[in-house]
Amino acid sequence: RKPRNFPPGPKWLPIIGCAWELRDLHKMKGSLAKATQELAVQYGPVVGARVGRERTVFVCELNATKELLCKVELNGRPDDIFSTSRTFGKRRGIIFTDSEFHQVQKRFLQKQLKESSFRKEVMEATLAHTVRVIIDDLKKKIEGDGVNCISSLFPIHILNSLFTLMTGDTCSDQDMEELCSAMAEFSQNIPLTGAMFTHFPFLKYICPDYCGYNTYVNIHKRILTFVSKRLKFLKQTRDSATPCGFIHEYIKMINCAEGRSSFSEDQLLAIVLDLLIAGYDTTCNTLSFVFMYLLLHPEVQRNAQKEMDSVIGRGRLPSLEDRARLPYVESIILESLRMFAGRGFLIPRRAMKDSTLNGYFIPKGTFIQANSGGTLLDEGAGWKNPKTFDPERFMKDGALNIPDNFILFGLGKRRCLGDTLARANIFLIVASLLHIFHFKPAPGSPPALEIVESFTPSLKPSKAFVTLR
Ligand code: HEM
Repeated sequence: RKPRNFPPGPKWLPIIGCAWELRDLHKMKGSLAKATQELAVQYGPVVGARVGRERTVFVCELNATKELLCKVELNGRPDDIFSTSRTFGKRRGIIFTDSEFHQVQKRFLQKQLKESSFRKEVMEATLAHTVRVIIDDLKKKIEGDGVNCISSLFPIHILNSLFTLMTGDTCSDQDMEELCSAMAEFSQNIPLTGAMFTHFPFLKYICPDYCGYNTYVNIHKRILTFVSKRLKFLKQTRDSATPCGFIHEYIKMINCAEGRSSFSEDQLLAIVLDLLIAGYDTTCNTLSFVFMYLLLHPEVQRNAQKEMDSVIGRGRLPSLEDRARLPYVESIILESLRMFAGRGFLIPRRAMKDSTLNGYFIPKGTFIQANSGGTLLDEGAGWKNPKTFDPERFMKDGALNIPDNFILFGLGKRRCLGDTLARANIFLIVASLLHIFHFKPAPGSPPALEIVESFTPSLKPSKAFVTLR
């Protein structure tokens, strides 16, 4: 039964709740993000629904999203088949755990990453190397007719640098291709908002292929097996004098009395899985959005190149030190991030206690999905012409100006822990490629922004004609 003062929304039918109506709206609108925005127009910014047996609330507005992100009792993650079947039948990792366990693990990880992989010189050296590899690769690729698929330029290189930064390990090209193919399969097949078997768990016994259960479990198994093999190799070949990301420190915790209660080998594997999942898809898709918008807006590309020519000249590649002096390049990245992230959802939440949101009652256990369109692509959140790509919105008097309402990496205890890395990586790749190459629409393939629902929003593959400047 619908609890009193639960947020308004579509009618609940026995057993399925609103699943049917949501499915139809999803099909009609082309994405769950658009479907829930449509519901918000009808019922208000906080929509109450039931999908299968789960009470679900969709949040589609800035202030309600801020309230959600900052309320500790709404900080939980779903505790269901979606969060357990990926990691050994238990909730493990960072993304899908909560409470004290999550806090201890996240605090440890953040401290260790800060002291190893996220140290300025370590991050800068790894990212600069990645940029050089991408440039060499692209130079080779344009030797023929110059036409290249934009979204295929980055995945293996992003994954390689992420893997090296997180584990201190380097893999052969062949190994990295194996991991990359598993990650690509993950991105295309796993929706962040849950699959059919999440809402109707019994389907895993009746039609495990059709309901997405087998794919979900098998892709996670592939990635975890890969990570497990690499960690075994690292343990055998590295001594403690040669640091490898945060992993040595984590293994020390597993073996000491203090860490025994929550540090374990399974948890270490799940953390690496989470860092790869969270970092790979977001970074690759943002880069695809950046270059798609640059194809659609050649004047923006020219302005960025002009800024770099005048600030750093043509004699060297941009570095992270140049970031502060290249506000226009930064504004292109922020605007593309807004356009990318605004098309999807935050990671699902669960109410850990009875609570309230936007004045409505949210019972313990309710599943909460925040539609980022409400914070990043909505006039109500202060964005003028929100669907128009306009980097200048982040500029004021020739300097970068980031509005307070730009909540890109979340807030509070569940805030993203890879924001510094993500922004540095994207900046260095975009600035360096624009400094060396021109990107134009490929003859006969006009650029079109066609968004595909995947783990995070992605674009339909599109071609660019790339030449050296
Ligand atoms: C374009 C790049 C990225 C964007 C837009 C982004 C955005 C976000 C957001 C909005 C959240 C918070 C979700 C919530 O409130 O529930 C989050 C969480 C997280 N992010 Fe990122 N992220 C990016 C890149 C990265 C990278 C590169 C890493 C790691 C290498 C990373 C690791 C994580 C992790 C582990 C969490 C879960 C935190 C938790 O549950 O406590 N992210 N990210």
